[in-house]
Amino acid sequence: MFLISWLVSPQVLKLDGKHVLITGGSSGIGKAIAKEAIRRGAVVSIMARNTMKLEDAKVELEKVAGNSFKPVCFVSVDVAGDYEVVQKAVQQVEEKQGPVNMLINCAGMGVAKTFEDLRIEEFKKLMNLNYFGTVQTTKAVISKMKEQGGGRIVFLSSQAGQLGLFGYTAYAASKFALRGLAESLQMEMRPYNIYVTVAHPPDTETPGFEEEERNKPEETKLISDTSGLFKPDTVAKQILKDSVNGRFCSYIGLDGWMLANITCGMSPVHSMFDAIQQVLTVSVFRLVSFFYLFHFTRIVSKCKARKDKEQKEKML
Ligand SMILES: NC(=O)C1=CN([C@@H]2O[C@H](COP(=O)(O)OP(=O)(O)OC[C@H]3O[C@@H](n4cnc5c(N)ncnc54)[C@H](OP(=O)(O)O)[C@@H]3O)[C@@H](O)[C@H]2O)C=CC1
Ligand SMILES: CCCCCCCCCCCCCCCC(=O)[C@@H](N)CO
Repeated sequence: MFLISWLVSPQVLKLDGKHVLITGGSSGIGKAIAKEAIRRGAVVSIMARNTMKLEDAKVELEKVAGNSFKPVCFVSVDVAGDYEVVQKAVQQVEEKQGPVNMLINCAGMGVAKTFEDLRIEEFKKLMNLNYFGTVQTTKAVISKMKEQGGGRIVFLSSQAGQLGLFGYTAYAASKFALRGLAESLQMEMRPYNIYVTVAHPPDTETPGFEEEERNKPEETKLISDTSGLFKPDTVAKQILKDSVNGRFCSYIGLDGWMLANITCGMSPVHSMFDAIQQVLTVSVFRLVSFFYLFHFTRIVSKCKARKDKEQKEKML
């Protein structure tokens, strides 16, 4: 029975009238989450750098609400920039829309290149945006959230934050970092009724993904194809649902489900059902993973053989 008290089963957070702040809310997954939050009656604020994109998103989002019109507030800010500026941006939206009840850290980017092709600046840029950008915005909202008696925080990781793969040396590291942050922060925040969710989406059809695809290594494309390409709306709905339910891990699809179980580690458990499922599936999925790893190794060696052949032909 005492085991039950370890389970994380918070009350479902009703979004109606709540203030949801979304970084990266002007595009892709962030914008889709903003729409879904508005449909659920939330008051939404968005943050990103480009003012024009923010203005366009505001117009688009305000149409979603229909008759129950709620103004969408936006601030242009670089979440990876100066911490004081991020703090001021948060203050600005809180003055207009009230304290943040839910923070979704969506501002981020992916770069897929081999370790040798990646420049040191790119490693730093990804860590700065994907990891430190999340740390800064979260730090700027958390004290007020505590005072409010609770809330929700989402970190946008990736399936590449659960396993490392070809082309993602810089990206995967920045997404894995969020998991350590999330587990520690969750342990600190649980007594304050604040629940952290780490979302691990697969490839999702967004402007950011299109950009990333441009010079993505063939290997990365073929390996990522395994878990498919999802629509931002589907991903957004899942993330929001898991966050209001206070789930630690948010995933989508069959591969997502297997990855969530095999990488559960010592993360918080949401229900007895989840606990039993993890205990029973970890070893089975480890076995399954060998087939995936074999498949990935073959992709990499086939691509290398093809490149070697092309190289030889060029020499002739
Ligand atoms: N699409 C995919 O396949 C997947 C994406 N993810 C993750 O989901 C998140 C969202 O991705 P996606 O929707 O594809 O990305 P998009 O590129 O479509 O959108 C990114 C958003 O973040 C904002 N942003 C970028 N840099 C900064 C910054 N320094 N400060 C403030 N805002 C910033 C952008 O606006 P602006 O440029 O104007 O600042 C934009 O609003 C990322 O963290 C990504 O790693 C995870 C798994 C899969
Ligand atoms: C039991 C074992 C199950 C194993 C399943 C393995 C599936 C691997 C697929 C990895 C796909 C990674 C997509 C990253 C998307 C992303 O973050 C970027 N597009 C961001 O821009």
